[in-house]
Amino acid sequence: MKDMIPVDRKMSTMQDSKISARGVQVYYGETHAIKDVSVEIADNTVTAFIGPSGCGKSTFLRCLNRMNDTIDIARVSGDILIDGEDIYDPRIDPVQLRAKVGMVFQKPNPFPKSIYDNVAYGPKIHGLARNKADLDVIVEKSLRKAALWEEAKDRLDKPGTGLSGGQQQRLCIARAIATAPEVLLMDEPCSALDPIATAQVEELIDELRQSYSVVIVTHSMQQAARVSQKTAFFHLGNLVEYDDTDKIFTNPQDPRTESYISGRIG
Ligand SMILES: Nc1ncnc2c1ncn2[C@@H]1O[C@H](COP(=O)(O)OP(=O)(O)OP(=O)(O)O)[C@@H](O)[C@H]1O
Repeated sequence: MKDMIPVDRKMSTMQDSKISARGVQVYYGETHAIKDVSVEIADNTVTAFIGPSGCGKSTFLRCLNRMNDTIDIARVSGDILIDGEDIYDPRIDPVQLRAKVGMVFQKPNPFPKSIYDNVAYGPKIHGLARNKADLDVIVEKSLRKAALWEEAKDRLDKPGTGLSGGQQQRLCIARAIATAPEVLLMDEPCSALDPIATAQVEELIDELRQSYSVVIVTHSMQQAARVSQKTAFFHLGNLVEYDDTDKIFTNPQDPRTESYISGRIG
């Protein structure tokens, strides 16, 4: 069937962006944290957000699954479309949206439940499993995708909080992918991990790209260079430059990007 798609259609499908942000502004009270940001984020790609502390990386990331809705003083305007659908449309249920746009945080934050229940919780509340057998399949698949199955399969009924930091972060990744998301947002997912656990999570991020659009905030330029294909450099709430990661790190066009990657600002 694939071969019957005309070549020009294939091209346009490949170039289509998963997330399209246009003229996004975010204010926290009087603080203008994101200033007129427009960006197209591709599917099956890891996109890194980099920039000095306070430049708005996390704020913009949180716009992509409406996590800023949970902050009283935050006001978001502009358009954000995922697969062409406006995620700020009043008819969109933010809880459903967050199942489709999963998030992994800086500090591993497993629920105080068993490893099994951490992963099964999302599919249960979103009605993705008809019975226990379905749920078992989802839990195993998610833990396998998160490269945690071998380490966890004999202790599924043990608390998630009893795992090591790196294992806990992979459990949080398994929990995020258990609801069959299409986009995975990661806010400095390795900052609390040691170098070995960091390497494991980075390897995993590269694999996750096969199935998802992954957006990662990182303070580490080395990490951005290792894991991402696209990089967005933010500065003082502006998206200064967005390009192929190789280009950002070897031939940036804006002097601010150049200063940041050479360590002169930040
Ligand atoms: N909940 C909040 N309430 C008020 N102001 C906030 C809030 N979160 C962020 N800000 C402000 O918005 C701006 C952008 O912050 P944000 O955390 O998005 O930056 P960042 O680039 O992710 O920083 P870091 O790298 O230090 O995590 C900063 O001026 C920050 O003080």
